[in-house]
Amino acid sequence: MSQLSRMAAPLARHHVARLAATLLTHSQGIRPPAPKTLPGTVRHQARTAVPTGPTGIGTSAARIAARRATSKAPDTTGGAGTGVPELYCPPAIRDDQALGQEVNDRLVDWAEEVGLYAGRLARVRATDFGRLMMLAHPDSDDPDRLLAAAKCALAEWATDDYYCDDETMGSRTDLLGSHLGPAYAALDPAHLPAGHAPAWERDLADDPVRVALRSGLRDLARYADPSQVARLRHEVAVLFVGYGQEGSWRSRGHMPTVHEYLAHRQINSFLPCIALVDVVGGYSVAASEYADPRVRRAVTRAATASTLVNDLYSMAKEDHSSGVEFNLPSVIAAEERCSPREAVERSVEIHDELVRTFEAEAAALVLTGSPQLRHFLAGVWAWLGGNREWHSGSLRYHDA
Ligand SMILES: CC(C)=CCC/C(C)=C(\C)COP(=O)(O)OP(=O)(O)O
Repeated sequence: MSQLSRMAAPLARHHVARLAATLLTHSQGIRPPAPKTLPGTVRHQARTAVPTGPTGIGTSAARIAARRATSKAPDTTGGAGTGVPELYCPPAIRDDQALGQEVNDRLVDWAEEVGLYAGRLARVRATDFGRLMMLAHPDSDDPDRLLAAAKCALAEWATDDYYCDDETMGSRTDLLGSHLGPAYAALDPAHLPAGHAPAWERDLADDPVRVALRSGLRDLARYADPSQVARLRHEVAVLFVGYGQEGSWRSRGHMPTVHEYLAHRQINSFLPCIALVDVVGGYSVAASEYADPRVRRAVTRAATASTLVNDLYSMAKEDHSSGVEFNLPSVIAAEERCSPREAVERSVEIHDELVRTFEAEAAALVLTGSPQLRHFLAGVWAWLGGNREWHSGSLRYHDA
């Protein structure tokens, strides 16, 4: 019997009622916005908002006025001027700018130390991956843990930029496989016979992406148990398979079909980042529960959806690229011979379907899963909200 089915169902009636209500409103075509927290889970937030205005008896009117002045109107356009329609996606749970900036500053220092993005660090700083981590992991206010996850994310992004799709960073499709092999060995050491080890070590140290991948994983291992490290290695290996697939399309000028592309975007996705939700949160989902096919199905849907958010927000950057770029709207436009606007709308529908399905499946899983799984699925939901919020503002996708 799996761990999931062995678990007693906590507060089952209440959660089932909530799930039924969600399913009913969907089937009637009622489209409420995505809830802030995953149905059936409590909100895990590291830092309670500290009142910054007047407190004490007789000051509530002043606080309400201050809140009205600072709260943002709901964003129904996907971010000012981006042309991305409203998405079915939770809002970000917190926006602690000081924390994001601390993580970002330390991340840029680390990138300089390992030699990543030499000469382009101002751009990395402006991209603000520290903010992404702060937004996407609201249940941790530990800058060290957020930084460890940020290093892994930046190293994975750099693998994409240096080897796959940024010619200005030296990417070359014909070298992709030759680069990805040693990049993986930076995460899962190759144990060579003694006579060959020093030369291999020199090769690893010779390339900033390999140095960054190795350093990032080493730092993460301070917070992750061995099963979580193994999980990350697996997700990154899968990501690299996705990089190889994209390279193959690029080298033969192949435009994928929509279904082919969607299957690809599950593996060439943010899953390696999402997989760290419990590491950053300071708990651990058991390997057997993480690998449960029902959990995998839900989590991979979330990963694909979060990556389609990237497709939608990065379209403008990709339009200006000199190389061949793939994103869901251009794949849909090619297959369905529709206008770019229609392709965007269809992409949004696909994104929304994935998020709603994740929501329903995850809400069902929290009824029977371990407390750690519940926490994790709530964290994945929060990750989706932080990811969208970051994409809507990062200068990587909105040139200054
Ligand atoms: C951090 C991480 C796991 C990255 C994975 C791969 C990746 C770079 C993306 C999912 C983003 O896709 P894309 O190649 O389109 O990236 P940019 O739009 O160039 O940021």
